[in-house]
Amino acid sequence: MSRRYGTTSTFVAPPVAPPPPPPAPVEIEVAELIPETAERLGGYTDHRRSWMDRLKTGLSKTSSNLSLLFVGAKIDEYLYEELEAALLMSDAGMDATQFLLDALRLKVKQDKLLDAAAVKVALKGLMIDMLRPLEKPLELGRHEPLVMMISGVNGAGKTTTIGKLAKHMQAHHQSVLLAAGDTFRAAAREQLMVWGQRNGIIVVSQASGDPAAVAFDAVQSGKARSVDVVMVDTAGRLPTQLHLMEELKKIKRVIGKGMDGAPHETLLVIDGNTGQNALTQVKAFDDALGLTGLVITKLDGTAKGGVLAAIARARPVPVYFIGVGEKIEDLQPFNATEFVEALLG
Ligand SMILES: Nc1nc2c(ncn2[C@@H]2O[C@H](COP(=O)(O)OP(=O)(O)OP(=O)(O)O)[C@@H](O)[C@H]2O)c(=O)[nH]1
Repeated sequence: MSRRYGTTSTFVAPPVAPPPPPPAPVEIEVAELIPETAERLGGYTDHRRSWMDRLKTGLSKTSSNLSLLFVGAKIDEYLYEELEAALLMSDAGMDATQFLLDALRLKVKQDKLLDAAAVKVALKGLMIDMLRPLEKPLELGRHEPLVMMISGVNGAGKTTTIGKLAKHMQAHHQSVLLAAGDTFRAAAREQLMVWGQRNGIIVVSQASGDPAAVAFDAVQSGKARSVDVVMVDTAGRLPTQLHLMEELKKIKRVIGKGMDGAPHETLLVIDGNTGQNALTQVKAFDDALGLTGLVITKLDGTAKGGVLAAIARARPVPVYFIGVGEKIEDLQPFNATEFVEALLG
């Protein structure tokens, strides 16, 4: 039976059985893939409320420019100019900015809005409408296993995102197998393996590395072991490195040889700090791979959170998850209303 992963109702995990005893200590000393937190161990009580708090805090660099505009403002040309500047500074891009301003002017006129607070509410509504097409829950249980391929530029947060997703999925009673397809960086492979050992997650890896072979093995192993989800990590690469983009296409093709119709999800992880460049990445990876979803990380460190509006206008690939920090609970399904609420308050 298929389960929607990402809706408020299903994301709140039911109480889970205590985790199995930790495996024997390992020799290699590597950084934790994701930090453990007392909050995680304490369960998901008040989950959405605490997520809203973290989202607001995380987006504060983007939101401060936008929300302060409306404080005691008059509705005049100056307000529209300031709003235009703030949206452009948030990396919403020319097209989305112009679209929002035109729609807002029209609404202010039609609804005869007279005070700044009402204009802010109108802007919120327009932004939610703009971002809602990006909202899509990740559906688990559609295939056995559900095979997900994860790509992105170097340092975007792929490996840590895979770790966080794996933990969330375990909390939803999904068994997970990971493919350490970042054969370029030995440390990335080791990090994933040690982390897998600690968390009772099988990691398929090869010392000498053809990433397509690792992905193929992982799919075979996932099928043989009847796991629910296989996630294939890949090495970071720039869209301009054409040979590496070809390698990515090959990995995808080979996964398809391992299982008909796989990968069922082809995700791009984007660092929110990259702003407008994120749009270039989405277009390039989408053209190469046919993306089914995005994960946008590090929105906490940036004033460029408006890039989601640019993506919504130019290449609306669904945003499955957004990240506002390094902890497991800092990565959550994207919800347009929550996002705009956190942005405009
Ligand atoms: N502040 C913040 N840091 C994050 C977030 N997501 C990931 N990071 C950090 O970003 C850094 C890079 O993450 P990785 O997962 O190693 O990135 P990667 O894409 O696998 O990197 P490569 O293997 O070099 O391509 C790590 O220090 C993560 O903890 C986030 O949402 N917020």
